[in-house]
Amino acid sequence: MSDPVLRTSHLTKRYGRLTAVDDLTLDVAAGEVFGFLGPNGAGKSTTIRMILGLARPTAGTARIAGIDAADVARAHRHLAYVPADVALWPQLTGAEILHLLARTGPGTDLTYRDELVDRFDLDVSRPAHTYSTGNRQKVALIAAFATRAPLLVLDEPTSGLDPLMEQQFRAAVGQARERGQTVFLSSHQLAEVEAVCDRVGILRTGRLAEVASVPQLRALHRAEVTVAYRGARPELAAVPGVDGVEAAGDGRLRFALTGAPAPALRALAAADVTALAVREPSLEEIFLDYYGTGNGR
Ligand SMILES: Nc1ncnc2c1ncn2[C@@H]1O[C@H](COP(=O)(O)OP(=O)(O)OP(=O)(O)O)[C@@H](O)[C@H]1O
Repeated sequence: MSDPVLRTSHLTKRYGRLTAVDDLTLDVAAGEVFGFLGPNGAGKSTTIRMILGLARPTAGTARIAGIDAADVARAHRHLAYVPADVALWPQLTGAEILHLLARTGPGTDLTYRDELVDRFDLDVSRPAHTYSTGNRQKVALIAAFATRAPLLVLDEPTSGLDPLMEQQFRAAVGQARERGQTVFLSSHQLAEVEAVCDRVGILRTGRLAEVASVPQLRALHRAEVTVAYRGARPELAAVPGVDGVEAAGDGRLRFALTGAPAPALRALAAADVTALAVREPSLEEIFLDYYGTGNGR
């Protein structure tokens, strides 16, 4: 069997007594879009630095297409990277920078690159020192998406993009996936992760708390159910998976449901239910469930 595009095995980074990344084992396959989530300080950047060979693991390995990330020259032939803070050569124009990156990177589809310049509406005739944060991100994103690198590592790549450009970003991720490229996306934009990712890894104090598809994550978490009924109120108090039953106006009830819905449906079937609505949690709600008051450390 061929190597996964990205494999971390027991990847660990300690800074003195602090374990920033703790025994991270993960495979990301070709054509997969993987969302890497966690609150500030959870260890995302440290993981990415080890994947890029910028930081040396205390233990374990990161491999890109089977090549140890520490073998930077070989590994970087298989990846393109967009950092959270894009720094560009200030005197060069957008066009000159894209040309330079195409010559030094892992191989670029120039026709597709020019199409992306149009779609991201980037004025490449201007020098980079006149670019806003969002425009600098566009340059780096265009350069990365236009490569045929098997792995795209994107570290919070859209924080400076407006909603129209966010749409273009999502479309470009979709096209990368169609071409069989793997996208490793660290992001705090949970709606974006929900929209584009096949699987999501949730990092907490350096450890992977969960790796699952968004639908699988939803199934593990609470859905909000609202029912309308006539006559006697449905009896839900002792039903497995049901929590926090409360009145939601006249003849209406609301409750949280975790796990299999069958027991709740049986209890509701005994009452005269006239309407039923189930709202699944958003990734944002799931994320907040994991982190409660929001501290990842
Ligand atoms: N060079 C370093 N020396 C000492 N501690 C470090 C170093 N780099 C990171 N850390 C610590 O490791 C932990 C993980 O940091 P990291 O930057 O990887 O988190 P993150 O998930 O990327 O956070 P953010 O979302 O804020 O970027 C933090 O507690 C941080 O203070």
